[in-house]
Amino acid sequence: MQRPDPANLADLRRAIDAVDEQVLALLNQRAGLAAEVGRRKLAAAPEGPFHAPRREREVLARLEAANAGPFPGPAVRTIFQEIMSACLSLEKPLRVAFLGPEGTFTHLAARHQFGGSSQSLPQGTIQAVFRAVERGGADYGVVPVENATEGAVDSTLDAFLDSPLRICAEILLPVDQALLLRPELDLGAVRRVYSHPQALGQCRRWLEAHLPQADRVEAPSTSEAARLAREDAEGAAVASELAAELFGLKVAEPRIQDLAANATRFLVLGPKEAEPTGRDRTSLLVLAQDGPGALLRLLEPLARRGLNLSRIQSRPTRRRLWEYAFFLDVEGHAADAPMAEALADLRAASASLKVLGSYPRAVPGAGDGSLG
Ligand SMILES: C=C(O[C@@H]1C=C(C(=O)O)C=C[C@H]1O)C(=O)O
Repeated sequence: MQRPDPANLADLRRAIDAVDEQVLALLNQRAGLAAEVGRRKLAAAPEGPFHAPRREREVLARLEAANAGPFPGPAVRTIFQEIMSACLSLEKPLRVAFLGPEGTFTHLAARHQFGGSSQSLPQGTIQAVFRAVERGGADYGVVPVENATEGAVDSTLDAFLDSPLRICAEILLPVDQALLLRPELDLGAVRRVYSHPQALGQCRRWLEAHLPQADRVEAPSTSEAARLAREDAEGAAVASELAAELFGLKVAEPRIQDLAANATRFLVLGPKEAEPTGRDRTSLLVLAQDGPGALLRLLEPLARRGLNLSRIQSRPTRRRLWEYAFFLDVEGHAADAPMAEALADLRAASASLKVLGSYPRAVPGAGDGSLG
């Protein structure tokens, strides 16, 4: 290819077109190879699994490390996750259940983890996400577990009390609320702002400053709010930018939450536990024995081995009056020696202990909840 003249815009764009054609040809070459891998997997085991999370993690890590720029580092991960999701869809699309409807932040987390070519199975409740994976209707499930401003999502913790599912990854995503409008509308014409009460709460100051004339209208989810705004000639919604895309709205103002660093942690439910990576987290569900010092006896085996407890949450078991389950998050993998010893002690000191899963710790911002 001839070197483009940097002073000539048409020349530069012609050069970009030529590069795009090469990228496309290479993508198709890659897709052909992935389809061949798929045929081999099918011959070896018709039921699968086709998804190879560990291989995907290795591909992403290798390419991120190899990137010399100027292409932005985080985009390498996003784009190659999409490429692998699309290649896998030629073998067998992953079925991913999540707390829906489409366009919610949990949908965004699912897309981040599995790419846009996975099959979306939006569910109405957190319980339904668990059931979809338990019954084999979905390969993975994604549920929110805690929000930086609003705290724990109790229904997710409660669902673990009656479920055999394991946690195989976590996703930490910044939650940026946007003000969405019908394309022809401007802020001055808005009379109603729809959203989930939690999202309205997260943007209270911005809404008071910029939309003092509009009523706040509560909706069951941010995506449902976007649908309502689409149907209201004087309506707006507080929701994700993905919801704008899905419901044909424009982003009138991005990032309107009062706390800039708003974030939510999501869990990926799946059939198989992740292998140790050296930067893992283990989630435990413990029933304490009744009596004085019971909680202390649960924490002591962890403290003695210098294992960092990153979270503790208690919930009523709903089996016996005043019986509580403790959810503990501890840094480390259940297969690491200190953790394995601590778990043996914990088992002896508690009425029951369930390891909900060991999985790679997400990197804040990167949302790297890679499956092992
Ligand atoms: C091609 C494969 O199947 C899937 C697609 C991958 C890819 O596109 O690189 C990687 C892992 C699998 O989820 C494979 O297992 O190598």
